[in-house]
Amino acid sequence: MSQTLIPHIDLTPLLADDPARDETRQAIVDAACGSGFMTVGIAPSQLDLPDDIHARLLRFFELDTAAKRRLARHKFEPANRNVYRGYFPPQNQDPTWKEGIDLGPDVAHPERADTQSGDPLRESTPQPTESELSGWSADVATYYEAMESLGGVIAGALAEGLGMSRETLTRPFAHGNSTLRLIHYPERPAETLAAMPAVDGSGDARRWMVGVPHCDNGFITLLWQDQVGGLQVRTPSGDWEEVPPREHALVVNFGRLLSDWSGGRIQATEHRIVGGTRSRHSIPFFFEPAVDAHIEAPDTAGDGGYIYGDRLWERMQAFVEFQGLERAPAADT
Ligand SMILES: O=C(O)CCC(=O)C(=O)O
Ligand SMILES: [Fe+2]
Repeated sequence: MSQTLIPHIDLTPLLADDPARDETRQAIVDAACGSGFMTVGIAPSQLDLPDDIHARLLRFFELDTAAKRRLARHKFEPANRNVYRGYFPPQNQDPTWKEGIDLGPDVAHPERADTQSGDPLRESTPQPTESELSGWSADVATYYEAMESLGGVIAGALAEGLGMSRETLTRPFAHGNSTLRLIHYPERPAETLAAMPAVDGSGDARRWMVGVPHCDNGFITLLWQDQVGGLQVRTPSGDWEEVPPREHALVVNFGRLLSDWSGGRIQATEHRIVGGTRSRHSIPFFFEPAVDAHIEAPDTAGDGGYIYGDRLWERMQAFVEFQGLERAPAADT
């Protein structure tokens, strides 16, 4: 299968406001409206981040089980109050096999945590203490802010490329409620693999499903993956094409709410993760509007639009990790 379905685009002209920026913007729009997936070339230093920033964030997985459990969501640790943010352990539930932590905007903007409304979408993020992981919270804050600003650049480029003002698409992200997720797909026990069909490769190169096929829900996903590989994208013919790991690059794809917003022009493309025999890490950043942002799709002006958090919550119920959660009515802000 040709790799051209997932183009690689150097972001430098866009960030530097170089004359080639129009071409870069068009390439982003073409990819968004084509396969819905691209890799973008961007070095951490271009976002004022240290080169080893991803390794620093992944120190989270060095915490012992008890420390991670203290940060676990209510579903996994009933004594804890947090339901939307926090740690999720591997669940030996066929076929997903991953652990991770979901970090909200308060990690970079403490004032965005809202403990009054009881709305899980706005709850504060449980974090390890400074003595458990020294310097980690500061790295998380720096990375979160860098991804927010990159998300803004890409959203602005998409808006302009689709013929609308930058503000149409960037305004809902002021006071946004993005999620930074750190993921570890551990090696899966051999006896579990023996009991499951491999979905890719043959012989020693066989790989199993570790992340089920899905479309992202929200707006724009900015994903770092390590060099192990295993992220695959559904092609129009129904095959799976691998997104090759690259140094100094992020994978960019789009969620269903942005696809709807664009009247179906931007594609929310299905993807899955295969592996099982090698530990793998990835760091998606789900760039999302404010919980109370009023989203008005450009082509349907006048139909009233919707409140982002309400629509997100509805859509989240399709994801097994969020089923059965109650959402107290949000304060009317
Ligand atoms: O691990 C990956 O490469 C992708 C993860 C993903 O698709 C997701 O968390 O939505
Ligand atoms: Fe995804």
